[in-house]
Amino acid sequence: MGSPQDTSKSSKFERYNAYLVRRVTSARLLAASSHLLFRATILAAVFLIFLFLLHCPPLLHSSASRVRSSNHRSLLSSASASYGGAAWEREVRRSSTPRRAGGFVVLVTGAAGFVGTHCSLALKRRGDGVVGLDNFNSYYDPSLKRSRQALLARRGVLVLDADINDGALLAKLFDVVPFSHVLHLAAQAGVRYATRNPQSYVASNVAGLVSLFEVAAKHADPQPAIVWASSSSVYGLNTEAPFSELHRTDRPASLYAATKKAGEAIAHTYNHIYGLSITGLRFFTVYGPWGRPDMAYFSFTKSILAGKPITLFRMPDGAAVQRDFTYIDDVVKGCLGALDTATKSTGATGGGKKRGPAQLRIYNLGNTSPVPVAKMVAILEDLLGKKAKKNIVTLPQNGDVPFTHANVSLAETDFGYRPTTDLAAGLRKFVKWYVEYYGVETPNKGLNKKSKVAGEEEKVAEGVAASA
Ligand SMILES: O=C(O)[C@H]1O[C@H](OP(=O)(O)OP(=O)(O)OC[C@H]2O[C@@H](n3ccc(=O)[nH]c3=O)[C@H](O)[C@@H]2O)[C@H](O)[C@@H](O)[C@@H]1O
Repeated sequence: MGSPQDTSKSSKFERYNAYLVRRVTSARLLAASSHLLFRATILAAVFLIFLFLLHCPPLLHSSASRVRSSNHRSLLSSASASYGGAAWEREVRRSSTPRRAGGFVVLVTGAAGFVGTHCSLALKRRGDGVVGLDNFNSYYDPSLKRSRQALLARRGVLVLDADINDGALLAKLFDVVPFSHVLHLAAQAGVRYATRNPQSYVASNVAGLVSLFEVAAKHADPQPAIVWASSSSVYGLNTEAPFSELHRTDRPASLYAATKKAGEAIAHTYNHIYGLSITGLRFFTVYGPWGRPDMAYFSFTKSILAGKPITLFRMPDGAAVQRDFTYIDDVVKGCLGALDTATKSTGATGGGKKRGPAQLRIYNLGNTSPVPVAKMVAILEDLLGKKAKKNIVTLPQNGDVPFTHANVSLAETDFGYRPTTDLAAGLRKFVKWYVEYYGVETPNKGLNKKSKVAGEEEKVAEGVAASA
C-alpha cells in the first residue's frame, strides 16, 4: 500500500506527464498550422500572380507575341528587331534623301529580292531617295539576298532587316521619313511551294499587305502612293488570251494566286475607305540577272551545268506548257512608269476617311509573247554549250496553269510600257551573270571571258542595265 507522500508523488508525475503531452500536442498543432499557413501563403501568391497576368492582357500578349515572332524569325529569317536611335535615323535619312529636284522618297519593301534590288538601283540612279527593307528569310539562299544588299549599299541604298508585319517598325520609319511612295515587292513568291507551306503565303501576302496598308492609311503623314506586285497567276483558269485586265480573275489555280487576288481586293478596300492611291502590277514570270533560284530558268541552269536531270512539265494531252517570260529591265521600266504616274493619296491620316476619290489601278507587265518551257531549255542548252538531261512529266495538280500571255496595252497607254527584250537576249544576260557570280566554267568558252575594261566587270557581275 502506498504512503500519502507516494500518492502525492504519483499524482505530481501524472500532472507532469499530462503537461508534457499537452505541450507536445500543442507544438505539433503549431507546426501543422504553420505548414498550413505557409502553403496557404504560397497558394495565395500564385493566385494573385495569376489574377495580375489575367488583368494585364497587353503584357501577356506582347510577351507571347514576342516569343511567337522570335520563333517565326528564327525559322524564316535572320531579321534583327533593333531599330531607332540617332545613328539609325541618320542612316535612314541619308538613304532616303533624293538627289534631284522633285525626286521621290521611296520605301521599297522586299528590296533585297530580285525585282526589289533592280528597282531600288534604278530609282537611286535617277536621283530618287530609297530606303529598303527585307526580312531575309530562307525561302531561297539568303546569301544571295545579302549579296544584293551589299550591292545596294555600294550604291548608297540602305536595306533594313525588317518584316512588313512589324507595324511598329513601319510606323517608326514613316515618323522619320515622309515617304512620297511605297514600292511594295515583299511577298511569299512561288506557285508550287504554296502546297507545302500555305501559311507563309497568308502571313506575307495577306497579313503583311494589310500591315503595310494600315500604317500607310492611318499613321503616315502624308499618306504615300503605293505601287505593289500582284501576279499573272490571278488569271488562273482564264482561257481567253491574251490576258487583259478586264478578264475574269475569280478562278485562281493556286493558293499563291488566291493570296495575290485577295491583295487586289484588299487594295480596293483601303483605296475606298482611306483614299490610298494604289497601283497593282501583274508580273509575268520575271527573269534575269540576280534572279530567284527557285524559278525554273535559274534552277535548270544550275542542274544542266551540274549534269543533273531537270523535270519538264507538259499538258496531259501532250501540249507544251508556255510562259510569257518577261525580262527584268522591262519590268523595272514598268514599275518606274507606274510610280511616275501615281497620283497622291487623298485620305486624312490618323484613321481618317478619304477627302476625295483616290487612284486605284491594275496593270499587266508581261512580254506579250509566250514561249514553250522546252524552248526556254533549248536556249539555255545553247548558251551553256551543254545538253540538259530531261525528264518529261505530265503537269502535276499543284497550282500551275497551262499558259500565260499578257496584253499590255493599258500600261502602254498610261505610262509607255513597251517590253523590248526577247527570251534569248534576256537569258544570255542571265547566264553571263550566273557564270560570273558563281564563278563556274561552261563548255561555252565565250561566256567565261572576263571583261578587260576597268569597271565593266562589276557591271556585268551586277547584271544591271545602265538604261534601267
Ligand atoms: O507570273 C507569275 O505571276 C509568277 O511567275 C513565276 O511563276 P512560274 O511562271 O510558275 O515560274 P517558274 O516556277 O519559273 O516556272 C516556269 C515554267 O516552268 C515550268 N516548270 C517549272 C519547274 C519545273 O521543275 N519544271 C517545269 O517545267 C512551270 O510549269 C512553268 O510553266 C514566279 O515564280 C511567281 O512568283 C510569279 O508570280
